[in-house]
Amino acid sequence: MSAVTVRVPAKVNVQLSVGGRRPDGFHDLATVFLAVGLYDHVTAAPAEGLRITAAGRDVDRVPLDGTNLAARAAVALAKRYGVEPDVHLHIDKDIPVAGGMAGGSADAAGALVACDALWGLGAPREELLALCAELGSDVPFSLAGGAALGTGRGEILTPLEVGGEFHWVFAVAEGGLSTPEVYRECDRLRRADGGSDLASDLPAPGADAALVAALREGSAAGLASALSNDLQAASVALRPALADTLATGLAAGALAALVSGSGPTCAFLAPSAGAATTLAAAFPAAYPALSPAPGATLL
Ligand SMILES: C[C@@](CO)(OP(=O)(O)O)[C@H](O)COP(=O)(O)OP(=O)(O)OC[C@H]1O[C@@H](n2ccc(N)nc2=O)[C@H](O)[C@@H]1O
Ligand SMILES: Nc1ncnc2c1ncn2[C@@H]1O[C@H](COP(=O)(O)OP(=O)(O)O)[C@@H](O)[C@H]1O
Repeated sequence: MSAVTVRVPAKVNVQLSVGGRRPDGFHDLATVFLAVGLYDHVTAAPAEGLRITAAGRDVDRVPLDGTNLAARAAVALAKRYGVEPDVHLHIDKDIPVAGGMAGGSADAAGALVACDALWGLGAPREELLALCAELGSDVPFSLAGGAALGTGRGEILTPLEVGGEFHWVFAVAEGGLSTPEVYRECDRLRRADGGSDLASDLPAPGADAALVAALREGSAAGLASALSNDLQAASVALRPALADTLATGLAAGALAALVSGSGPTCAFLAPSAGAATTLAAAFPAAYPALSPAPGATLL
């Protein structure tokens, strides 16, 4: 079999409601994932043993050993089907690393689909989704794409209808933020406010009906007024410059601004393609992207 390439999208959480910390260390979530047209490409080619290479944006911050999420995905799939993980995985990165846009998760989902095809396994989608959930909370959505409500720790997906296209601009920061550190800062801020950070004390979060309706109607104005991210205060506390980035985008014509996931990438919803181009020009490194985007796709 010759090499196969899979294209995988980044995501933005248009709702990220964080409940309490569970005994397993994860937080209960109600999050609305939206896949955006900013892609990594994962190519799987025949090889003896497992080899990882990478090129593109932030490539010096992508691990090329067994800790790479794409490598972990290939090993997990091989183990599940009792085959050798013989593959050369090449990752072409466009999704910012540690940027809150699920780049590593995208590469894991891409590697699963690519290795499944290369090795001729014919794994059912349900099996791939179960492997995704073992690899990380965001990985099932990277496989699925489109728009979905994520519950549990984010891995339980309910697809959502999207009635139109949304124009986004993503302002990429220098350097990443660690997801566990941002969750820890969120917990610390809750305790500092005199509250609890434990799942046993906090109600389970739920989907925002107004936001789900705005997505269904394809209403950018409705979506703009409903965007929310419970991790944003923690990301801004760890990286105060993000407050200026958010203000810059609003002054440059964004309908709304929020930190993408755990950050530090900032997401701006634009009223049109032209406005997105103007907005992107307000930042040293910013990229327009459309949503929704399809999930992991074999090219
Ligand atoms: C914050 C979010 C929002 O979509 O995305 P990013 O900003 O990282 O892209 C996700 O919850 C990130 O999901 P993902 O990056 O897959 O995290 P995982 O590998 O499952 O977990 C990494 C660590 O993040 C924390 N974590 C993750 C998910 C969750 N529901 N609660 C948590 O507390 C835990 O400390 C966990 O050990
Ligand atoms: N294929 C990969 N691409 C990017 N980062 C990876 C990958 N595999 C492992 N990592 C590690 O995961 C960390 C989080 O990366 P990423 O998934 O891009 O960010 P986020 O969790 O903010 O969406 C990185 O700092 C890096 O060390």
